[in-house]
Amino acid sequence: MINAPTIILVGPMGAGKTTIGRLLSQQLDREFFDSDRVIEEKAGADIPWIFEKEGEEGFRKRETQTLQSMLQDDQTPVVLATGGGIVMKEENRHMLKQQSLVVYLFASVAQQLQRTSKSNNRPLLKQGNPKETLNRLFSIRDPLYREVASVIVETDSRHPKTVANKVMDAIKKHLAAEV
Ligand SMILES: Nc1ncnc2c1ncn2[C@@H]1O[C@H](COP(=O)(O)OP(=O)(O)O)[C@@H](O)[C@H]1O
Ligand SMILES: O=C(O)C1=C[C@@H](OP(=O)(O)O)[C@@H](O)[C@H](O)C1
Ligand SMILES: [Mg+2]
Repeated sequence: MINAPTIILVGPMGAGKTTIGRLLSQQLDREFFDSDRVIEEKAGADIPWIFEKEGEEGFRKRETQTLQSMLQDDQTPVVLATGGGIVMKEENRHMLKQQSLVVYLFASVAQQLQRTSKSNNRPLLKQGNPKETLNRLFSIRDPLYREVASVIVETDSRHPKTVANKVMDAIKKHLAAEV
């Protein structure tokens, strides 16, 4: 067991935020939330529908509202997987840095591409060439993930359980260094 605040996973599409977040929550006996799923439940619609009807801007508004509600002071610590674009808005980055332990799940573009190749619910990958999109997003977002991250964990060619164990080790090391 570890005495840590809400653990938030950030990183690109296909890094494993949703998958690893669920494993971590089981290991830590904490509730797991995925901001994309919370958004969809609240909207009563899936992400492609939100992008189509409200545009990316509408989705980002919902994303910030969801982050705000998940990080309210009185929340018991949970595990929260975010969507890949959570770091785009400065107000989101400010919230992430304020009160939580942020884990950047790093994945190469090649690995992102491989893991999202069968995906149908990522609208940004339906616009143009997915590899070009992921490369463009990586160059914009990698520095932003690093800006908010408490720890960075490599995910390429690692089994999900191995990644979860590496995340736990990195969190323990980070907390020990803070003492
Ligand atoms: N470490 C891993 N090794 C192999 N497949 C993975 C790994 N992490 C995630 N995946 C797979 O990649 C896809 C995307 O994972 P997901 O958790 O949805 O990523 P994200 O939430 O970061 O977009 C899923 O099919 C998932 O099963
Ligand atoms: O990178 C992004 O901008 C997005 C990533 C998605 O989440 P995952 O990172 O879990 O795929 C989802 O929030 C939406 O499609 C936008
Ligand atoms: Mg996800």
